[in-house]
Amino acid sequence: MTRGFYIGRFQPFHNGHRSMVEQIAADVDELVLGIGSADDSHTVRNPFTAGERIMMITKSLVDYDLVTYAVPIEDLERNSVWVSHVQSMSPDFDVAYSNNPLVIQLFREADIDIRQSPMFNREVLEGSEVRERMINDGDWESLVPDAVVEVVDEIDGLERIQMVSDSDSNGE
Ligand SMILES: Nc1ncnc2c1ncn2[C@@H]1O[C@H](COP(=O)(O)OP(=O)(O)OP(=O)(O)O)[C@@H](O)[C@H]1O
Ligand SMILES: NC(=O)c1ccc[n+]([C@@H]2O[C@H](COP(=O)(O)O)[C@@H](O)[C@H]2O)c1
Repeated sequence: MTRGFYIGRFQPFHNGHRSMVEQIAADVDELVLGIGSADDSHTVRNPFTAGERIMMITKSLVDYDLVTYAVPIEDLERNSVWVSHVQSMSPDFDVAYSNNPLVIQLFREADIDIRQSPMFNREVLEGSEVRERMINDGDWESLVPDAVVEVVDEIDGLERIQMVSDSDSNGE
């Protein structure tokens, strides 16, 4: 039995993340999705809470033939102990997945098997592009799983991100 660990902020969970999960699913029996920056929300970069991101991920992956666990991981001031912090919060895992250079470096230094994946349609499948479209009433729905559209609707997420974006541009 192999268990993987995939870390990201998932603000929001989009079709690039979903493609990465599909690719990882070929390698592992179970997958932990680490919800990074779990302590942050209500900002333009991190509009959604850890709980809201758990809903997005759980509902998006419900039909997959893969056991998944979504685990919130708060940020720490000290990069040097971050991997131990991750391990203390997550079910044990055999292999980690990320395309983030700092994350890759930290896992490598801890002698943990860390794998990257190709970027899928990165011109548009990027969290910042999805958030930009949410703020400007663009077509963000086509970039995320249907379940994410439903969660954003349930939590009035568009109103939230537009409000925090306005506060940001007013220097509040
Ligand atoms: N289109 C994609 N294809 C493959 N991997 C992706 C894609 N988008 C993001 N990832 C990877 O998923 C992980 C989590 O990404 P993250 O939650 O930061 O999303 P992001 O799209 O990079 O968002 P942001 O623009 O908010 O930084 C990272 O390792 C990132 O490189
Ligand atoms: N010192 C730390 O707290 C630390 C170090 C490396 C990565 N992280 C987190 O891991 C996550 C990585 O995800 P992204 O690839 O989406 O950036 C982010 O939430 C980032 O803040 C935290």
